[in-house]
Amino acid sequence: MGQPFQSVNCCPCVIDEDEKAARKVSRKIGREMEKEEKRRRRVVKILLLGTKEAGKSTVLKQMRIIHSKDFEDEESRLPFVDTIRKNVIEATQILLRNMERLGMSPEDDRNRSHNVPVFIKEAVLTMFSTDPVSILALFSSILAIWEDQGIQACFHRRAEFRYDYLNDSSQYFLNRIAAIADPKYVPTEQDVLRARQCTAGVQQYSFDFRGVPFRVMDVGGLRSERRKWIHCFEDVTSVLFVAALSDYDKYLLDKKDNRAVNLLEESLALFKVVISNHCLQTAALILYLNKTDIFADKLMERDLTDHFPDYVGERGNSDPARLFILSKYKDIALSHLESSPGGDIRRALWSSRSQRSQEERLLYTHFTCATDNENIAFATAAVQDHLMQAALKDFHFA
Ligand SMILES: Nc1nc2c(ncn2[C@@H]2O[C@H](COP(=O)(O)OP(=O)(O)OP(=O)(O)O)[C@@H](O)[C@H]2O)c(=O)[nH]1
Ligand SMILES: [Mg+2]
Repeated sequence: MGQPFQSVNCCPCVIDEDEKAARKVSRKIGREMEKEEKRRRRVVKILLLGTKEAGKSTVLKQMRIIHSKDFEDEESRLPFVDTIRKNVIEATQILLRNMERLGMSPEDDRNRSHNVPVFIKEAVLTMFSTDPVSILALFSSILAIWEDQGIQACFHRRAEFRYDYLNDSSQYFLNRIAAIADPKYVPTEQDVLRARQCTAGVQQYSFDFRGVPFRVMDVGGLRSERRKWIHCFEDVTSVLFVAALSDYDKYLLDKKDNRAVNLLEESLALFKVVISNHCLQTAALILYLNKTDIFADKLMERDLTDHFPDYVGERGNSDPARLFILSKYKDIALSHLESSPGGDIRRALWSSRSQRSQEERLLYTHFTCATDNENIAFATAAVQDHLMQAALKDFHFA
């Protein structure tokens, strides 16, 4: 008897409670959405751009080390084992190809036998990755080749390896063959930073710095990868352009007109395209002139003047040489400001955004060595600071 009566009396009350709860949830969702929208608008989105092998992904790895302590535990470094072993095999294959091309040969009779170079030249890591015994056999042949005086002589002529260059980490890994061949090999943090894998598509990494969310996007610098860049340009607050100083004596073959293109010239041309892009006119511009370590070593043996005859600074001295290269990027940035409509937008925006000097506001530059933690930690902190200053003055933050 009491049951229906109770339910009739209870019903409006239940609806009321349900409605209240629904309104509460909806208000909460609204607040969350508002918060998310605010956060989305506040995100400092950094786009890493530059030609292939300039060091973009290495800079990203450093950011992950600084902000998330990534690669601290062994587990997170193990996925790099295959990449590093592949780097060693490919470096040896490049050495053998160039040795042949330069008319050189190994000195040790065992390495001169036809079988050894062919065994290495045809090696593909996937053939070996599951079998530690055959990996050891392959790597002991590679070690014997690397220690051969003939190969060492060829390595010292690496500047002549036109278009078929060794990766910048090759020597580092070839000097660690014994450790890398060990079935229990676990890469060190430095090994991870040196590992070379070209980026395909877009890699993203997010972190918070002093309460401000940052999102970093890393793209591939290969010519064929660059057409994908446009998809990342929306909402970009800053472009971090990475250029390898040490590219001044390297060339790529432009297959369209069978022409040798200097890699530093290629980077300068790309920089011009990037800063002229209309989607990026309000973005902060940061330039990392990277690979200062390789650049300094290289200059001792190979003159900048041989590739850039307009360089008149002291030979072998990396200080005036890197300032000369920096001036080439600055000239492009300044001529863009003076001559293009996009330049007006950039000048107007950045003249009020930061306390820094006029020049730094337009193009914020650093000389970097991306494999050096301290150097990158310093540059990254300065860049974040620079972007925070700009962002706080920006109306999104008001
Ligand atoms: N010695 C030295 N090696 C560097 C430096 N920066 C990067 N490298 C090495 O150069 C190689 C290429 O670096 P990545 O970071 O993969 O280059 P990237 O710009 O991401 O190249 P893509 O993905 O092809 O566009 C890696 O083996 C790095 O370890 C540097 O400052 N000094
Ligand atoms: Mg990359």
